[in-house]
Amino acid sequence: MIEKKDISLEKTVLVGIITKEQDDVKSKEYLDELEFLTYTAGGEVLKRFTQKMVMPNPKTFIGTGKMEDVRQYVEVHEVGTVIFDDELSPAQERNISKILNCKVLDRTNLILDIFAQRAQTSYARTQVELAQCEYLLPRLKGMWTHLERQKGGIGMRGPGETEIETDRRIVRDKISLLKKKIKAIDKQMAVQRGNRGKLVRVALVGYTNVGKSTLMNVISKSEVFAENKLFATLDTTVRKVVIGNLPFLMSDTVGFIRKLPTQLVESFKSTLDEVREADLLLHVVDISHSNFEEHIESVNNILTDIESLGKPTIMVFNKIDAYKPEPFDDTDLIEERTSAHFSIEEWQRTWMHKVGDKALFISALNKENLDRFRKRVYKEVRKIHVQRFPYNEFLYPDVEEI
Ligand SMILES: Nc1nc2c(ncn2[C@@H]2O[C@H](COP(=O)(O)OP(=O)(O)OP(=O)(O)O)[C@@H](O)[C@H]2O)c(=O)[nH]1
Ligand SMILES: [Mg+2]
Repeated sequence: MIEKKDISLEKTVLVGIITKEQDDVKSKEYLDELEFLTYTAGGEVLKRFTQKMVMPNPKTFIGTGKMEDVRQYVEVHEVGTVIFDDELSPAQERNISKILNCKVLDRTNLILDIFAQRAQTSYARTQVELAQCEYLLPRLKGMWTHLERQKGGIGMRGPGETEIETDRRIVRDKISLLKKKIKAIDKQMAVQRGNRGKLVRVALVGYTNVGKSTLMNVISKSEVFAENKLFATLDTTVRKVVIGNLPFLMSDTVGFIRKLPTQLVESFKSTLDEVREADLLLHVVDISHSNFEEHIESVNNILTDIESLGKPTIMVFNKIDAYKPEPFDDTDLIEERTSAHFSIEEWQRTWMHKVGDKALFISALNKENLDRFRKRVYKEVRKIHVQRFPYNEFLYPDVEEI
């Protein structure tokens, strides 16, 4: 029922705004990410449009003049899709589509589309479809009020309105059907999780594309799909890992992103159960990404949403091989030294200050510092394990001995 928007090889342009809270540097970073999302969805970005404004225009998001620039560009270059970095209201989307006469997507829509493309198992597909329906429903409602106003309201039940009412009912029925389906699979999965016994459970969490699956593969010698696109992983994979005789379970799951559509967080709640039920979180960070600190914040926000922020957590800074500080000229009297100029050692000190020994710096790709990683994880898992099984503490030596 939900049409999957195939934008493969489609020419696209991006639109973002610059505001007081979102300066031009931030705006550029967000558009870089939007471009990566577009590329992941199979699109090609020809141009970016940005506009400085106090607040978005309620009718068309950007101003009339800028919109005219976009329209002309779209016409001349035969652009198929225009993608906005922020969520558009149903009315904005409608108005803009009318002006631009091409497909109009927002960030939420694009992420939903990528999830739809990438969902492999029937479980992931069901969850994505639920998110799509939840996204669609208020938009149908928007169309309804729109028509209502056009017809003058009360007592004017035209055919359009009935049609949309029917559509809404279909979508609502679909939503309850999908929810039932998910509930059934959930039960099955809860049983599976129960069968795993009381082994300590460790979950890899983090922003998308930071290297969670790559790390999972080197630690558990499994072959989870990893690639340089966003949302390579949608389903959770669980593997038994043994370090120094101590067995535990490690799970790799869907990556997070800034402004992850709430519909997706909602419908992926069961996939995220693995995180919620974990004893220890390994929060993987791509330190080579210029925006990694904001990524940490986004991840922590989502962890808060799923009531998992307070869990024992080790920060794992990955991709140290690719980290390059911005060059700093100390003879330059004007340029101020900032964290962008930090060396890895400085980052290590900074994080040691923040979280003590709960920060690790590794390269999953080059297998750098993996020994230290194993020891640190062992120590933490052991701590939880001996609390749970006090009688076999003697089985597992203290960390120094492994
Ligand atoms: N340079 C470098 N690249 C890495 C490292 N670890 C992973 N990568 C690359 O980063 C990209 C993403 O890796 P994944 O393991 O798929 O990342 P993920 O966190 O599982 O991503 P999602 O499943 O999309 O959330 C791949 O191209 C990896 O080869 C590393 O230590 N250094
Ligand atoms: Mg992955």
